[in-house]
Amino acid sequence: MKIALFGYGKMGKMIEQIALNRNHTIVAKVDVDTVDIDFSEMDVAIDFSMPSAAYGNITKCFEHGVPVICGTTGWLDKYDEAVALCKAKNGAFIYASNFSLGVNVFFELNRYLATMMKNLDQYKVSMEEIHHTQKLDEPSGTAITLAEGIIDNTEYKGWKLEEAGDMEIPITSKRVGATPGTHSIDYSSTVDSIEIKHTAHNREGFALGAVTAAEWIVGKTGIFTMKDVLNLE
Ligand SMILES: NC(=O)C1=CN([C@@H]2O[C@H](COP(=O)(O)OP(=O)(O)OC[C@H]3O[C@@H](n4cnc5c(N)ncnc54)[C@H](O)[C@@H]3O)[C@@H](O)[C@H]2O)C=CC1
Ligand SMILES: O=C(O)C1=N[C@H](C(=O)O)C[C@H](O)C1
Repeated sequence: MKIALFGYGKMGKMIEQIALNRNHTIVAKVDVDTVDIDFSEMDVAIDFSMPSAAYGNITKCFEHGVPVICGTTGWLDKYDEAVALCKAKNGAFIYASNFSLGVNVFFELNRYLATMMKNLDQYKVSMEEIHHTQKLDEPSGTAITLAEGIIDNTEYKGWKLEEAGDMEIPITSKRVGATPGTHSIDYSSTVDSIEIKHTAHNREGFALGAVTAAEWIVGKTGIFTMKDVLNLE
């Protein structure tokens, strides 16, 4: 498969390694100063760039009929526009706030736990995410997906960084050293607490998930999620 990388930073480089190990070819490495992009050679594009760059990269790919896997977070105010363009161009698209298998299992666990806690008013939920100090967005895209999983299955109405209102989920974002990504959800009452936690040990899981999604999407048309790719029940 001929893969184009949009964003050749920490994730772009890790994805390149995994893709080469799986016998794919990298036909383009597009970064901030790239001027000419040849879309004709690409079977699929994988975007791990920056919040301010993702939408532009994605829409250029759709204009050229290139399927897109996007892991960049912090640009989702434009997600609906990207989806509309993809549909208009009969393209293919997967956005995931987190491509790792472990986090996608954790997303399901979070939803299930939320359904069990829904009527237990003595427990208050809170969330914490910890990432490296270079991260541009907060809260993390993964934390937002986790919050949405709770909101969909409980009476919580929204989320907020730090000080949250009564029916809002408080999210604490910490930036510590080179932390690849840790997310925990806590339900506390006056007598006990229940906590679930996912810890990424490195970036390999994110990169492998993105390459797996790229392998899966080629030849398909539509808007998909990692649940489709991983066949999670
Ligand atoms: N969904 C997931 O599983 C994961 C998502 N991420 C997200 O991926 C994004 C990238 O993460 P990292 O690689 O750690 O960041 P990074 O800062 O190491 O790399 C980003 C790269 O994008 C480049 N860039 C800037 N403008 C660009 C443009 N217009 N076109 C192409 N490239 C451009 C930068 O020069 C840099 O090389 C972030 O939004 C991060 O939150 C990171 C890890 C996992
Ligand atoms: O910026 C990162 O590094 C990560 N970003 C994603 C997010 O915002 O959730 C995924 C992962 O946690 C690493």
